[in-house]
Amino acid sequence: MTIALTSNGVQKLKVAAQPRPQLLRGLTPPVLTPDVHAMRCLEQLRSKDKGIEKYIYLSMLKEQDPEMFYRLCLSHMTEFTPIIYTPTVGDACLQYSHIYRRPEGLFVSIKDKGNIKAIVSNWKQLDEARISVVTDGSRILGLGDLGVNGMPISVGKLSLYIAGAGIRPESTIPICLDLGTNTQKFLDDPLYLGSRQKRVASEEMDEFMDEFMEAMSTTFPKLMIQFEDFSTDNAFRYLERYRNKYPVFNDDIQGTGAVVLSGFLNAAKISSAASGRPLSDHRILFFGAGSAGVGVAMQLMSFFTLQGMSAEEARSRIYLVDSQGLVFDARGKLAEHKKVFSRHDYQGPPMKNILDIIDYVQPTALLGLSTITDAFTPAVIQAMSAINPRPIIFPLSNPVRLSECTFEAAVTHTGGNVLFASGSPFNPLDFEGKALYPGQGNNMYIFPGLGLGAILAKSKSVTDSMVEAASLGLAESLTPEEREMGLLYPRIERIREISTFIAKQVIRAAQKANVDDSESLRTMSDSALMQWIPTKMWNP
Ligand SMILES: NC(=O)C1=CN([C@@H]2O[C@H](COP(=O)(O)OP(=O)(O)OC[C@H]3O[C@@H](n4cnc5c(N)ncnc54)[C@H](O)[C@@H]3O)[C@@H](O)[C@H]2O)C=CC1
Ligand SMILES: CC(=O)C(=O)O
Ligand SMILES: [Mg+2]
Repeated sequence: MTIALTSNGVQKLKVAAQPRPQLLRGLTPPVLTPDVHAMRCLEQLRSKDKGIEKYIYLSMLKEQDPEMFYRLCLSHMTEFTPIIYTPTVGDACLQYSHIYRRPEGLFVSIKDKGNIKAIVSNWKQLDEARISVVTDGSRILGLGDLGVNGMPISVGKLSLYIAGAGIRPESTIPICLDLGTNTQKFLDDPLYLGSRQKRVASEEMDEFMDEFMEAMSTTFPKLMIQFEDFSTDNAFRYLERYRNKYPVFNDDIQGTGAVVLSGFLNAAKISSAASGRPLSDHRILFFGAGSAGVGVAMQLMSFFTLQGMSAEEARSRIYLVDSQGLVFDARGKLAEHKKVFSRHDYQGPPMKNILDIIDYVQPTALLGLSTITDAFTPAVIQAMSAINPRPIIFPLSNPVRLSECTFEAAVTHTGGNVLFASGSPFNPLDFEGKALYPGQGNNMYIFPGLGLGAILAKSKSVTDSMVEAASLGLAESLTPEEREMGLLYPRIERIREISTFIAKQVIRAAQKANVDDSESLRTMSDSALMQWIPTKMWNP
């Protein structure tokens, strides 16, 4: 007999098992059915107390039995994503040189400069490669410069591509570039797995990156590249340098922009219904002005202009705060990426205190991308609540211990009225007898569908319109039940359905922008495309 698992692990008796082929007799235990083994794997996972032990267990499972790993991942998304992704992947990165067991991706080192083509050609499945996540480990989540310890981020993101969008496992290449690290702790660690040197200067890095990108594109002609967790200056620089030459996008700038626009639109509908204030009257305060903060600001500005606002009107809805306080022209020299949102209309002294800034801006939405734990103090949350019947508060920094506030704090100090999304997951809460659900405003909702759409359309580049299509597709994908529950993002269990819809929207946007190379998809109706996309997905 076999035993089927329900999502909570309860067993149900099903049909009699087929006798195993004679060939395998004696090589496996006498009774080993996949369904019972799934229960065994879950039991082993759940017996571990620490997140990092669960992470190590799942890494081993993925290597030894990928089918089982992805089968369980898909049927237990809510349980698995916090382990293979944020927050636990952050611990895995911090400890990577100590928990390392075997290679899971490609390391390309500064020492390979001049010979990169040969190194990347060592990858096992040259023809299959379709998507690579590339990090240089210089800004892993909000944890800083981790050097080659950043590899688990590339691995984790690609596991979500496989689970969430059905990309074939052999089509993925996790890559960590080894360009040194400026974190002394790692340079002093005898177990550190990367080159024991400070990060290379930008000129040398540019030469390395040009050679790397050229080698990738000639070795893997069908490959799309997702840049991940590069420090902010390089994130913007390399996106601009390569986006018109290769199919690339930056997850922290564009993926985050897309996911936050989507959650903001759903939140703004609810907030506007309560305040009577139209979407065009929203004012958004960004606490944190790095790749993620400015990426989201650019996405919101682009959306506002599509709604008919002038660029200046759209820009005026956005206020940035960095470690020096409110970003404004008279403050002095500004990093390039902040300039477009620098306020022309403030001439006073530097404004550093977030409460003073809230008082001045009167924001409808407060978005945290600062890596500063608990920066949204009870007083900050109350200030947002005092000026908005339904304040939008998104503490988006990762991992969870860097979140600008907890869900509980946001609920408590707004009397349950907050419209909330965080970068890492929080548990639902019961507030005065009502169940309240936190949103997870994380780019993991966007990149699987965006990547899948770009791959299927054989897109030559990833345009802003494709990213925006992914964002609006996600915003639209909530079911009436999910809206009724007050959710801002769909339930993660529906990730394949969501990725299908996002991929369809992305394919259409690629066609409109004339960057696609798949004629047959142009003539397919939307409903035919929606049916065809799942047939292209890998299933465990
Ligand atoms: N939810 C999601 O999907 C995503 C979340 N993130 C998270 O966003 C965070 C920031 O990422 P990046 O922008 O790339 O990093 P970053 O280091 O470039 O940016 C941090 C920003 O916060 C500002 N900041 C630092 N201390 C501050 C303070 N005391 N007060 C006000 N501002 C302060 C800095 O000046 C900088 O502008 C990270 O924790 C990252 O994990 C990033 C991408 C996606
Ligand atoms: C989610 C993500 O990409 C980050 O925190 O960097
Ligand atoms: Mg990232």
